[in-house]
Amino acid sequence: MGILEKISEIEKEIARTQKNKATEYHLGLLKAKLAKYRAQLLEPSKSASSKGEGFDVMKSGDARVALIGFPSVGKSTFLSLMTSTASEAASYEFTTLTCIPGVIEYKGANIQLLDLPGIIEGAAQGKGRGRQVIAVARTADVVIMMLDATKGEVQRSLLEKELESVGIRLNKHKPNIYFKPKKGGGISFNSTVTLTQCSEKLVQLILHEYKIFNAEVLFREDCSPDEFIDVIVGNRVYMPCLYVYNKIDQISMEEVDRLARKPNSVVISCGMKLNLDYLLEMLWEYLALTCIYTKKRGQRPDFTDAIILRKGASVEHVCHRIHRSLASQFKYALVWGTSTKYSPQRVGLTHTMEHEDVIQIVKK
Ligand SMILES: Nc1nc2c(ncn2[C@@H]2O[C@H](COP(=O)(O)OP(=O)(O)OP(=O)(O)O)[C@@H](O)[C@H]2O)c(=O)[nH]1
Ligand SMILES: [K+]
Ligand SMILES: [Mg+2]
Repeated sequence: MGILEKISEIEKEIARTQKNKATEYHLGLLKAKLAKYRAQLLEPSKSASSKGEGFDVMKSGDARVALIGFPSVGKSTFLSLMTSTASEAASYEFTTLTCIPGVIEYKGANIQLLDLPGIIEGAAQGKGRGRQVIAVARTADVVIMMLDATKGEVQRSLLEKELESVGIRLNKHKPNIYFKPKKGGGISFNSTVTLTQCSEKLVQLILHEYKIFNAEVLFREDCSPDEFIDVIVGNRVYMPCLYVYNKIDQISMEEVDRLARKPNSVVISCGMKLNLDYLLEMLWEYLALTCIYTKKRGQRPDFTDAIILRKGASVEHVCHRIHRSLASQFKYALVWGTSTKYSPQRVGLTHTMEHEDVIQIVKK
């Protein structure tokens, strides 16, 4: 039996197995097997696609956003609207055949937006340019999944499945499980919370399926067997995803309203330029970037040139951006903005900066 057949056999078995306490172990085992075969499926061709005509586009700017979607949902139209790059748009499918980068300038940040070929069901197994498209998606900070508002929900779940199958986890955080393979000592299992989806026995079964007989496992969260498998396999990408429903000029107000209320979703019309500003705001939020302005002593802050950092960045990160050796000469900093109680406030290297703070660094 080929791997594809094995996979479909297991998927069928999972589908026809009722989910209850008695089948818990069986299902967990099936899922572990499934993940293993999928990984095998990816390995050989992964190297082939990186050798071939990949979409090696240079990372540039402060963040990268990939446009993923079925053909003709309006990805290229969107890129041409939001950036100064023109990407050919047409009413036939697979107009775009390669990766086309553009830049969105927003709040002082340069956000690289990547237009990509449309992908279809089976993309992860190499249909069309699917594999290359998905490889690019993995490198992004945020994925925009563009959907045609006139088409059903099936496109969304198909694409989610494609991305899932190559280890991309959308709008999920990394499972809070400590896992460390060991040389000996068997499997030590602990949890700090009550587990409702996994048990010590199931965890052992799954580990044995991966030929792991010695390891330390600590659940700090009530994770599912799938999440545990993700931790063992590793190499997963946890990525924010915005679902963007385009072409709302073609549907009823009721339908627009229904789509707009879905989680992580934004409705737009590229054709009529509707709601694009809101989409940018949401994108900015999902990117979670922080802009910091610097100020020299006795001078006004320089609002023309922001330092763009990830959310949660500290004063030390700011120092590194200004000059490599600045942190070692650092005495203290004065910060104005929402991260401090008073403005200015004297802070140290570990202080966490917030968006649009102003900082003045005082050297030793
Ligand atoms: N009615 C309507 N049509 C749109 C809208 N946005 C894009 N289109 C049309 O949809 C068609 C496909 O647009 P593209 O931008 O080529 O779509 P794409 O997703 O890049 O397609 P591929 O590159 O083939 O995957 C074109 O005819 C666009 O004019 C919209 O908001 N409303
Ligand atoms: K098209
Ligand atoms: Mg296109």
